[in-house]
Amino acid sequence: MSATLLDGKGLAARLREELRGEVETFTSQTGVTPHLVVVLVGEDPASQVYVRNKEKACVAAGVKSTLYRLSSETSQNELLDLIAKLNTDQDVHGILVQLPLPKQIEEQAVLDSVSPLKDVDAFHPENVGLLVQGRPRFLPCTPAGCMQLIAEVCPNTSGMHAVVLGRSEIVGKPMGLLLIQRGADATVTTCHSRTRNLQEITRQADILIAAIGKANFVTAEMVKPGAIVIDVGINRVDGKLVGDVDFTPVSQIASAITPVPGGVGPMTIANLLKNALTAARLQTFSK
Ligand SMILES: Nc1nc(=O)c2c([nH]1)NC[C@@H]1CN(c3ccc(C(=O)N[C@@H](CCC(=O)O)C(=O)O)cc3)C=[N+]21
Repeated sequence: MSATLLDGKGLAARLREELRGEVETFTSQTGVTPHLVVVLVGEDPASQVYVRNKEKACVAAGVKSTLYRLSSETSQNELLDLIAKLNTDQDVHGILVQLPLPKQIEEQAVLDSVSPLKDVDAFHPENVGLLVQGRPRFLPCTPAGCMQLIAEVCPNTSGMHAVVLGRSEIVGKPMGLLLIQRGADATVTTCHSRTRNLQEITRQADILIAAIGKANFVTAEMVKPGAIVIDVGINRVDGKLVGDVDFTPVSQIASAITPVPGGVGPMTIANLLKNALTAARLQTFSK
């Protein structure tokens, strides 16, 4: 392996430590403890991992967390009723509805129903709009984590070619937006399942971000020598967690690479905590 290993686990621990201090200051000044509510409907395995790690991280950072576990048979109206209650609950600052939702529930209707001031995932159209316009209220947790990891080895991304694999609302799209923001100033290409000559494009990437959800999809032939490779994938293969990047061969070619686990995942959670504090501030100081 010749690439620098981008240690998300370590960086996330440092960010959480910083955040713990900020939460402590905020709470001692206001008497308010930031409170994040996670709503989990059904039993998606990726979501289970996420929820477990998130609860631990909240406790360590001084953020109160409450988990609502609803059965996989929950109706859309039941879920909307719960969110309506959480929206008006003064004691709740952040609301995260775990995705995916069971098939009887229309995801967009649910995400649209979360108060934009409590939308720590930054999925609400108002928050997406603010991000598009370059004045974000909340930074999308996973893309923000990718930016922080890139900054570890590449503090100046101006003019670099970043190729994003995947166009999801949760990672691919907001990732491209952060990379083209003023200050980051990368040139962005977003690829997806219909992209032609994929390898030709990925081989031009100074920064390659894999967010497709297919184990070992990115092979060494797809990577330009010296590229920074960020692996957003969380796939289970024979009970083991693997990313979207074929790690061993790609790590011989890249200049820096994130591992799975221990890369982007912990950074997502650190940014979620940060957004919980931002939400608590917004709701405390606008009163
Ligand atoms: N509304 C919503 N927002 C999300 O951000 C969201 C979601 N729904 N649904 C599920 C996916 C998945 N996701 C993960 C985040 C962190 C880890 C994580 O902590 N991974 C660690 C631990 C791995 C392990 O312990 O097995 C790691 O990669 O090192 C995993 C998965 C967020 N998601």
